[in-house]
Formats: sequence, structure tokens, C-alpha cells
Amino acid sequence: MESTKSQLFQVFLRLRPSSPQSSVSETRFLTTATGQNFVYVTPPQERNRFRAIEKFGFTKIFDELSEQKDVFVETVMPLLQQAINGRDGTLATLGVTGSGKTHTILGSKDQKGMTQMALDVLFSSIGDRIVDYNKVDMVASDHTEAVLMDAVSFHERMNSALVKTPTKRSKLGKFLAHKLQDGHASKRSSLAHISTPKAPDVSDLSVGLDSKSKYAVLISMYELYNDRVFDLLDDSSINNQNRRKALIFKKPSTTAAWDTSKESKKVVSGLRKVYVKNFQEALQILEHGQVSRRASPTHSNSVSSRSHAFLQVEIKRFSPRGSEKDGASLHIVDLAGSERARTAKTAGERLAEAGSINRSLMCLGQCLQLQTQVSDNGKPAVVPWRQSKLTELLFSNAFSGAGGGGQRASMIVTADAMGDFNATTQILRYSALAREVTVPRASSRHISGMSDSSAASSALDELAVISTSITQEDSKDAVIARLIAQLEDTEGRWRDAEERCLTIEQQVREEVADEMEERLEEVRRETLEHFEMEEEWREGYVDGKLEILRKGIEIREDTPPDAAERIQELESENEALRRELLALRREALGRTPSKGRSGGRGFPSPLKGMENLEIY
Ligand SMILES: Nc1ncnc2c1ncn2[C@@H]1O[C@H](COP(=O)(O)OP(=O)(O)OP(=O)(O)O)[C@@H](O)[C@H]1O
Repeated sequence: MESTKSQLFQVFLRLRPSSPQSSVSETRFLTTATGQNFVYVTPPQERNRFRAIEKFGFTKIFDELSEQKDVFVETVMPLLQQAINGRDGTLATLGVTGSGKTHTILGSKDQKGMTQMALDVLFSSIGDRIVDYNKVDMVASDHTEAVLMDAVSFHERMNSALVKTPTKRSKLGKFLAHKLQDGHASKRSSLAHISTPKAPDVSDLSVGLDSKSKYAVLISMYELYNDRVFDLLDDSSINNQNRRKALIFKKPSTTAAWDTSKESKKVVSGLRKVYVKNFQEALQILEHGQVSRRASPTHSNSVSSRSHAFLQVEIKRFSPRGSEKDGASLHIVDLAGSERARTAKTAGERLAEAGSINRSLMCLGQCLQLQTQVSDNGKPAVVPWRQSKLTELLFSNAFSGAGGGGQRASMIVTADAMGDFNATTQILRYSALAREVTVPRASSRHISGMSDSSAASSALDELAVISTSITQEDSKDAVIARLIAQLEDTEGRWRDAEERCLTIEQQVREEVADEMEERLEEVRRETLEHFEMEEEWREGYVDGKLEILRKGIEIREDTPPDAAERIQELESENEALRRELLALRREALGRTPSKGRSGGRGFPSPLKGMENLEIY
């Protein structure tokens, strides 16, 4: 597994101690190997389904037994030294909600977090070489873009703001008490007496300083909530978060004389910067900032951070005469946890917050993925850090080349090996510096006599056992030799099983196809029968209709006259003719001349001989 050396973020993985009470998975799905910088993710077994085993590479992995100090030495110390040397640095934590980001950054009531340790080491290293706030002149940019004050006047303002509104303060008290349950903050609202855990002891650690310089430390805190930047040290809104004024992230109108970079750093404009001269003062500021931060109980975490919190520790270097030489910042960022709405059971405002958090983290994920990639032309891939406010705040100064040629950063990815499998894997996928996927295979020797699903489960079990056993071995060479042998054996068995699976798959496909064909034939037959029956019925129906019609026509037809009627008809016709003939005869007889009148030559009557004619 190769990773790009030029990446901006070094990525560390920290596993938190998990327990069935605090975790959501029934089994461990993350496995580490002693001394190795990769973690195996073994998916939960599902019936009849092979899921790939993934291997993720990180700069370093801190297992469950790692102490806060172990993490600090590896991740924060180099960044602190870098800031002292005039180069910006960022430390951020990333992880699923409840995976231990805040615990890592801010600690608990028994343990200091990375922040407290960084401030402790910084102030103990600077010692009496801290400059007097009243005797130095901070650079112009601090005056135009920030509100500067020293710790004493800041406390006075804060305490008077708390005293002014007692009803609201009780709300704040509740919040503080709530935080205290999880060891996040002191219960006291009077910030003069902050109790800080003594452990771990970091008095043996120090950073190298320039022997000819004096130093000033300015602390500012802000949060990114619903994509807007809010000052966490603004006393005017401490009792009413809804009245808070969002700040803008922009290029300063004036820059320090020593800042020769072409593109000057972007700053959160209007931010309060508090000058602190020792560790105790710094802790008090930190406490104030934490109180103002958005945190709400979700189903996944009783004190869940609902915003991305930024702590900026600005270290300025001064000449012995008090003129500013240069400066750089260490940013410590506690990112809000990604969560699934269904798991966290969030709704309304919390759901909107979750949406904004998840969107910004998705964009951060893209940037992290791309920082290790090289584009087709061989140049580093373009990192789309302008896509969200979070990535802009995290990356813009890194890409602007300011602060001594850009920044270097460390990301601590926190994970619970028995936490939310899908959400954790998702984060590992985009944050890891390298990734390998192994498709599981099984052997016929191994699975003979077993059902296919049980063979697959058993093979997965075996792989999990192998992975777990790695951590228990002492000798590195023995582990490697044993692993190679086991790997080859397992690989062979997986391959056989895979072939068998393919054969079974083929058989199943054929069976399904045959069955399908049979069923189609049956359906075709049934349809045909149905058509025939319907046709028969239609024919019968049509015949019946025709019969009814025919009968209807017959009924309406006139009956032919019978013979008697005809005879009677003819007789009456005959009678009429006879009467006519008789009338004609009489007429003819009436007109015929007598013999004498015709002169003896008269014509014979045409009716002669007909006088006695009977007419019937
Ligand atoms: N390494 C650890 N050792 C001991 N306890 C831990 C560790 N990591 C986390 N915890 C405990 O687990 C709980 C949840 O941790 P934490 O609040 O730090 O989670 P988170 O990732 O910051 O969650 P969110 O994103 O919701 O704010 C706390 O009670 C914390 O003390």
C-alpha cells in the first residue's frame, strides 16, 4: 500500500476502548496488527453474501491501549514546533459521533486533552520569555481585523456578562453541569478557579525556541455552526446564542510587514484575540469558549458537539526590543461527528444541524481523498477546498502559501471498533492514506460436507481469527512466516470455494431459467384454453341471437291467404264481372235496331245467341 508523500494531512487512526454498553455493534469489526500502520475492516457476516474485507493504511495507528500522551507526542508536538518556527499547523479530529474526538482534543475530568497538553508544553517552554502585552505593539492586521484584549480584561467582561443575567446563567449552569458529567468542563462559572487534570504529566516535553526572541501567545476560539462562523469568546452573546453575529472569513485589509507571501492568509474578521501569559490563563479562556459552543444530546452521544470548533493559538515572535518579527498559528479543530439521522434519532433543528455537518464532512472527505491522488498529467489532483466553509477554513491557508510556505496538518481519525460499522467504514474510506480490498475466497476441501453459506461464514471466521491472532504474536518474523503460510493456504481454499460458488450459481441460473420456461408454457396453454372457451361461448351466443332474430321476423310476417279465402275472393270478382257483363248486354240489346228499320239489310246483332248465356 503506497501513499503519496506530499500529502497535506498526516492521518492517524485512534481506536477508542469499546464496550458492549457504549458500542452499537455486537462484534469487533476493526482489527489492527502490532507495529503495522493498517487496520482490517471485517464486515458483519450476512447469510449467503460475501463482503469484501478492506485494509486501510494510516500514518500511524493508536490502538485502544494508547494514552493521551502517546497521541500528543506523535501528532501535536511536531505541529507545535512548526508553529514556533513560523509555520502554521492544524490538528483536527474526525470520526463518527461518540468515537472520541472531543475526548482526544479536550480530554476528560481525569485526563488532559491534546489542547491542554499543547498549551502546557508551550507555556512551560516559553517560561519568562513571554512579552508584556502593554509593552509591545501587535501588527496592524491584528488591530484592523481582530478585537485584541488581555486575559484579565476578558475575564472581567465575561464575568460581568454572566452576573448581569442570572436567569440565563442558570441555563448555563445546567449546561456546564451536563458537560461535567462527561468530564468536558468545570462546573464553576467563576472562571478564576479552573480545576485541570494533572495527568498526563508533560513536564518532560518542550519545544525549541529561538534564543534571541521573546514570544506572545494570543488565543481565539470560533465555531462553524450551520455553515456560519461565530466567535466563541464574544461576551455580548454568551447568554443568548440566537443573537450572535456571524463573522466573515476574508483577506485582511492590512498585513504584517514580515508577511511577504504573495497571497496573504485569510482571517476570520472581527474575532476576539486574547493575550495570555501563562497556562492557567489559557485554560480559563478555553473554558469560556467551550461553554459557548453548541452541544446537544443526541441518541448517539449524550453531549454531542453540533458544530466544528476551532481553537487558534497564535504564537508571535518579538525582538528583544519589542518589535514583531513573525508569527504562525496552531489550529486545533474538534470537528462535529458525522451521524446517520436514523441512528442518532435526530429531528427538527438537530436534523438540520446534522445535514450541515454531514455535508461539510463529505466535502472534507473529498478533499482528503484528493490530496493523496495524482491527476492524469502527473500533477497533484486539484483539491476542491472552496466547496464548503469548513474546508475553506481548514485548507485555504495551506494552499495560499502563507505562514512560511503553507501549513502542515495532522488529522486524528477516531473510531470505535464496535461502533457503527457503516458510518465508521465510510470515514475510513475517505480519510485513509491507502486502501486495499480483498474479495473473500473459500476452498472445496474446507467446505466439503458444509452448506455453502456456512462454508463462507466459517471461512470469514477463520480470517477474523487470523487477523486477531496477529496482535498476540511477539516475534515479527514468526508472525510474517506464519501469516504467509496461512495466507497461501487460505487463498487456495477461497479460490476453490469461489469456483464451487460459480458452479452453483450456474446451476441455480439454469434451474431458474427452466422453471421460468415451464411456467411460461403453462401460462401460454392456459391463455389458449381460455381463448378457445371464449370463442365457443361467443359462437353459441351469436347463434342464439340469430335464432331469436329469425323467430322475431317470422312472427312479424303476414300469413299467406288460404284457398277458401282465395276462392271467395275470386267469386266476388266473378260476381262483379258478371254484373258488369249483364249491364253491358242490357245496354247492347237496348241499342240494337229492329229488322224493319234496317231495310232488310241490317247487321246481325253481336249479342245474338247470347241472350241466354249464363254467366257464372
Ligand atoms: N480513548 C478514550 N478513552 C476513554 N474514554 C473515551 C475515549 N474516547 C471516547 N471516550 C468516551 O466516550 C464518550 C464519547 O466521546 P466523545 O464525546 O469524545 O465523542 P465525540 O466523537 O466527540 O462525539 P460527538 O461528535 O458527538 O461530539 C465520552 O464519554 C468519552 O469520555
